[in-house]
Amino acid sequence: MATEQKLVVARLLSNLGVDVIDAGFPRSSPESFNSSKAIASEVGCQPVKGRVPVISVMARCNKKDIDVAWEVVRHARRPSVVIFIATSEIHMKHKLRMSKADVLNTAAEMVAYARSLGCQDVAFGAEDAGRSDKEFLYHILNEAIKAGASTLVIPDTVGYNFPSEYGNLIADLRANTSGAIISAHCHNDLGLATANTLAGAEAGARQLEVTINGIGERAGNASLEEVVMAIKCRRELLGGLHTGIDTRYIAEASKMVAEFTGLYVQPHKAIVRANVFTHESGIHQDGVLKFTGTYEILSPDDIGLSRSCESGIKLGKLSGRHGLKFRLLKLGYDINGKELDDIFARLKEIAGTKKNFSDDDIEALVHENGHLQAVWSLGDLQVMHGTFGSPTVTVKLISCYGEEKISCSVGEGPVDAAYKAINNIVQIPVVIRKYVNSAMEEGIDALASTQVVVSQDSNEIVVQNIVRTFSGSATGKDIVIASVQAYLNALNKAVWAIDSSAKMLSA
Ligand SMILES: CC(=O)SCCNC(=O)CCNC(=O)[C@H](O)C(C)(C)COP(=O)(O)OP(=O)(O)OC[C@H]1O[C@@H](n2cnc3c(N)ncnc32)[C@H](O)[C@@H]1OP(=O)(O)O
Ligand SMILES: CC(C)C(=O)C(=O)O
Repeated sequence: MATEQKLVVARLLSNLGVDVIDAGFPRSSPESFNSSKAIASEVGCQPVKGRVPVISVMARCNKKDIDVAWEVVRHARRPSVVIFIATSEIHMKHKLRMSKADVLNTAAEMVAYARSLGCQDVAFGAEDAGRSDKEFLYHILNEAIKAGASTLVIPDTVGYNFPSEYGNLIADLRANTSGAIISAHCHNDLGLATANTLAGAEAGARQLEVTINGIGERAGNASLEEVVMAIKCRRELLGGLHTGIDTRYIAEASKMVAEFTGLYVQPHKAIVRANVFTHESGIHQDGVLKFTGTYEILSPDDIGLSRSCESGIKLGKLSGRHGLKFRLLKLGYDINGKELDDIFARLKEIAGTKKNFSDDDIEALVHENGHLQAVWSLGDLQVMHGTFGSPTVTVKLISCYGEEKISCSVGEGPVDAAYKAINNIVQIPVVIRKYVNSAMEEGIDALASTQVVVSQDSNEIVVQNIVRTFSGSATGKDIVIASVQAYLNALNKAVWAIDSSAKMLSA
């Protein structure tokens, strides 16, 4: 993220009510220096609902890192520095190339050094604690406390621990240290970051280090939204623990971080994406329609999210009649019995190849089924086109009163010619706003799916003071016939809407 973006996110984190904002690693780059400083001096000095978050920055166990970190963060009202060093055999031997004794002494010395600069809130992080020898951990953590650390960061740096293992680690550290808050910091390499963080909380960690959307090195860190909502949802399992997070900002934070970082989250990401509140399977739809609690443990309002489709009922190949009937009712169609069965059968037929059923698609199903009597239906169609002359189409339309009308037109192409011929007969002043033709399968015999949206020339057709456009869709092997059917579906809706509004006006 750029500096300005980090500031915007930090402001939002403050609104969310997070206790500590990890603003960066000031020594890592001039950008990190500047952004951490800006966050410390702005967000770290501005109370939100009466409280200012702690602004924390990171430093390795060397004086230069700590000097730079303190220079940056001291501008905040509640400054903190996290000083870390690795404590596992593998890191000490291969990465730091330091003995245990050197690591221990350096850690204590550097924590004391940070305190000597005036930093009252020093956290000590035992990098790779999840793979460290416990006795060594007790030793180094107690030395860090003696040197002035008030928080102990316990990272499962490589996401190696199982929840029970990490929970036991935190419980053991609590039993063998005193005078400091234990902070859980879990990575997601095995997909266990959230579970481990919660196990840490259950075992006594009282600071939980998380990121929005779970972003972070490699497979990421534990995600704020998952940890916070799990605690909110299952407080009783955690002895009544709670966070100060105002969860209504969660969806906004998730979206913002995804956009700023370019790290977009999958539609079924827990908590924050709309699929979590969308039901496509018939049995589930039936359940939530009877009582949302059957398949939802959270409400989208809890995190400031709106559902992606009408009341979360998405129609597809797994949907059932209850879901279909619900969507039809929302559109004003009270359809039951055989008629509902017929539309349902057609839905299942099409749903094999079609993924999303919009309101327009559902209306098209209703029209196809003849629920609203089509004013015009296609009698015959003859198309002539090739390399010679203009494409010419003749159509025969049959009105709902049985009247037959034939018209012929040339056009830019066969679909254009067919539409002009239809216009000669139907004669309502529409323009085509959208025409989409797509193959629903691969191959020469693929089904063509056409969608047409029409409206009045400059202003949309206004029916009962509602500005409306009309959409029609149709599917078939022949592109021209599918296009004609889709156009007629749209025109029929427009004619039907104008007629019924005229009837209402005259009444
Ligand atoms: C543990 C975590 O996950 S913290 C998050 C990770 N964050 C970062 O790495 C911040 C971004 N990092 C950077 O910008 C750079 O790595 C810098 C500026 C910090 C350091 O860059 P360089 O000086 O070029 O060193 P480089 O990154 O290549 O190597 C790291 C050095 O720090 C040492 N080191 C690593 N951790 C620590 C520590 N906690 N305390 C002291 N020294 C450490 C390494 O042993 C290595 O030292 P060496 O050069 O003597 O072999
Ligand atoms: C140093 C700590 C906090 C860390 O980021 C890690 O080990 O993952």
